[in-house]
Amino acid sequence: MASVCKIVTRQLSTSVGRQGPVKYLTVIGSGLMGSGIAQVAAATGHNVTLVDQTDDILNKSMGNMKKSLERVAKKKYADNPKDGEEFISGVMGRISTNTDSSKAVEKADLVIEAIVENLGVKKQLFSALDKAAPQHTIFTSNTSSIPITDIAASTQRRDRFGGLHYFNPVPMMKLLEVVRTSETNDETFNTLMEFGKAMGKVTVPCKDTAGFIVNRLLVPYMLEAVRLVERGDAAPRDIDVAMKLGAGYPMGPFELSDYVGLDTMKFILDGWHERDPDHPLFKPSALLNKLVGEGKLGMKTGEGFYKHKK
Ligand SMILES: CCCCCCCCCCCCCC(=O)CC(=O)SCCNC(=O)CCNC(=O)[C@H](O)C(C)(C)COP(=O)(O)OP(=O)(O)OC[C@H]1O[C@@H](n2cnc3c(N)ncnc32)[C@H](O)[C@@H]1OP(=O)(O)O
Ligand SMILES: NC(=O)C1=CN([C@@H]2O[C@H](COP(=O)(O)OP(=O)(O)OC[C@H]3O[C@@H](n4cnc5c(N)ncnc54)[C@H](O)[C@@H]3O)[C@@H](O)[C@H]2O)C=CC1
Repeated sequence: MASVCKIVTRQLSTSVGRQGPVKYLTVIGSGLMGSGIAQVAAATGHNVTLVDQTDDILNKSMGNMKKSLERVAKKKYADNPKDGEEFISGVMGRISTNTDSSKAVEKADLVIEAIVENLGVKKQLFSALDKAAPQHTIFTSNTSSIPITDIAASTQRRDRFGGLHYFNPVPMMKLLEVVRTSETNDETFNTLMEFGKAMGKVTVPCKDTAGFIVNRLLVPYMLEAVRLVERGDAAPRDIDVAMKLGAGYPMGPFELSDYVGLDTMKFILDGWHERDPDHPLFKPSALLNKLVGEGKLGMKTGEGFYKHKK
């Protein structure tokens, strides 16, 4: 059963599928998530403009997407490497880059924001985009933990604003949470559900509640893990082994933290603490703060809870 799911996941995430009403997509933020979203959107036939702050960052992201596509092509075109090369160049050819987010949304049907997990920075971005994008453009955020309603408040198009919450790594994870606020209109919500399916994802509708579905359950679990360590009750490595072998998770909570990025984890925790300061589980984590303060952000910097080969 597990292997059948694995095969279906890969087929869904990697093939060129039907294109929904979204023709031009702009993805803002080309880090872990933005590059994954851009890659899978382009692999399913969408024209993507990928935006970040500098050309250096964008070039690095294009390189990462190519490496990921090579992994996909190696399996998908195992018997015909030439077709694999064509697949890769076709997908990469549907992605263009830009460092000017306002210019990059001028033709967009849909914008997916995947920048740093900070409400102020996201609001500043959307307020500027709102003035530059056509009326019909739908805005979405891939936020892990910030209420979509709070981000949408920075625009005049709260009815054309929703959440598209993808999972890391985007080429492999088949779930997409489609978040609708009390103001998201039916047309927007239906377009987002259709777009998610056109990207090969399994879509679940979510209300705009803290953590949506997955993170509502995942954040307390991850936090209990770090509290176990802070109390000296267990070591990260032992907790990871326990959760993999005892609960069947593909990664333990500390491996997953390094994979997600400890800076992003800290943004999430700080945000939940700010919104619910009396909740003991959400109080700042001294261990997480120490690692982030030392620049140990996980796989992206080569060290977090673990050391990684860069
Ligand atoms: C403790 C600190 C407390 C902090 C408090 C704050 C808490 C906040 C927590 C909230 C975090 C929120 C983040 C979020 O919003 C939502 C998320 O995304 S949560 C993360 C969800 N993701 C997972 O849970 C991932 C779990 N891991 C896995 O599924 C697998 O390990 C993984 C698929 C990543 C890798 O598989 P594995 O077998 O381990 O390794 P391989 O390298 O062999 O890969 C297997 C297979 O997959 C292919 N592949 C992997 N990655 C890619 C890629 N990027 N592109 C293309 N292909 C890829 C690879 O080629 C292999 O294929 P084979 O055919 O098997 O060779
Ligand atoms: N890391 C993860 O596993 C997941 C993260 N998310 C969410 O996705 C978002 C992005 O997370 P990651 O990709 O992990 O972060 P990341 O740190 O890898 O990438 C963020 C990118 O945004 C760029 N950026 C920052 N401000 C910008 C601006 N104003 N304009 C253009 N680009 C800007 C940065 O240069 C960086 O390349 C966050 O909201 C996060 O909560 C959601 C699901 C999973």
